[in-house]
Amino acid sequence: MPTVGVEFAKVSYTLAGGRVLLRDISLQLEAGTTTALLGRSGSGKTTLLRMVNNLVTPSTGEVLVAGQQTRDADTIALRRSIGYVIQETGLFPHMTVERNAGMTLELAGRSKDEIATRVRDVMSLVGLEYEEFRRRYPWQLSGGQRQRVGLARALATDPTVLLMDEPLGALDPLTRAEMQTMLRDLLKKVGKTVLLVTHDLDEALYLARRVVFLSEGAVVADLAAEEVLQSENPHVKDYVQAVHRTVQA
Ligand SMILES: Nc1ncnc2c1ncn2[C@@H]1O[C@H](COP(=O)(O)OP(=O)(O)OP(=O)(O)O)[C@@H](O)[C@H]1O
Repeated sequence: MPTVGVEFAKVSYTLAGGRVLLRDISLQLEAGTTTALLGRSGSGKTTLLRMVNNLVTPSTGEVLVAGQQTRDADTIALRRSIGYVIQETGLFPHMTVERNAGMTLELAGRSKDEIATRVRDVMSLVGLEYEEFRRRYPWQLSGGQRQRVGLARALATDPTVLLMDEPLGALDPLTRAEMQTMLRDLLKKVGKTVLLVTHDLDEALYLARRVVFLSEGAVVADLAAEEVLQSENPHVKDYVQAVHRTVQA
């Protein structure tokens, strides 16, 4: 039996006013593999992802990370075991690349030497040359480079889980393709349990082993990546056709 890295067990989420954002979601994410979450805007992808690091608490059901219920977990320790990458990067503008990338280690009280060594390693992992970039500020970087720093920061504590919410959403197609290549190699190397929210079907198929489609807060398809393009599931077909339609004269 493969090890389960993250589990959603009958998870629902209802807002105070009664609006249901997630309905009875059960998924087991195999440790060391990448799962992509797809679905139209507002389908609940980000809400589901944020349950993993306790930014959102399920109304019913449980989320388990490495077999531990997140509800009872020490949130700080839990978040240290989970890397989190978002489209806006969340880098501190007044801090250098080195400090940004090492922030989680600094918060964990690691020594300066230890932080410098680790930051050098994770920067190299994401394709940033340490001496060239370490003293720069976020505004002195391109969007792709900023995203690399965000990824380096997420990897610095060597988390077992990596949450990525539209990490490449703000990048031009060429930079995005470069980043996808880098990410694919990196994910193969590091063996994390990854949950990736994306709107880009090709990106999902390139990076993920499994693709889960959400619609109105429910799972409507759960497929191996290689099954997606041939799927007869109407939700999946709609998505594939929307992406791959040809321009009619
Ligand atoms: N705390 C909240 N209070 C009110 N509405 C919320 C809250 N959190 C999320 N929503 C709403 O719930 C729905 C699902 O949001 P969510 O961000 O999970 O969707 P998504 O699939 O990630 O969308 P996108 O692809 O646009 O990022 C949206 O309609 C959003 O406005």
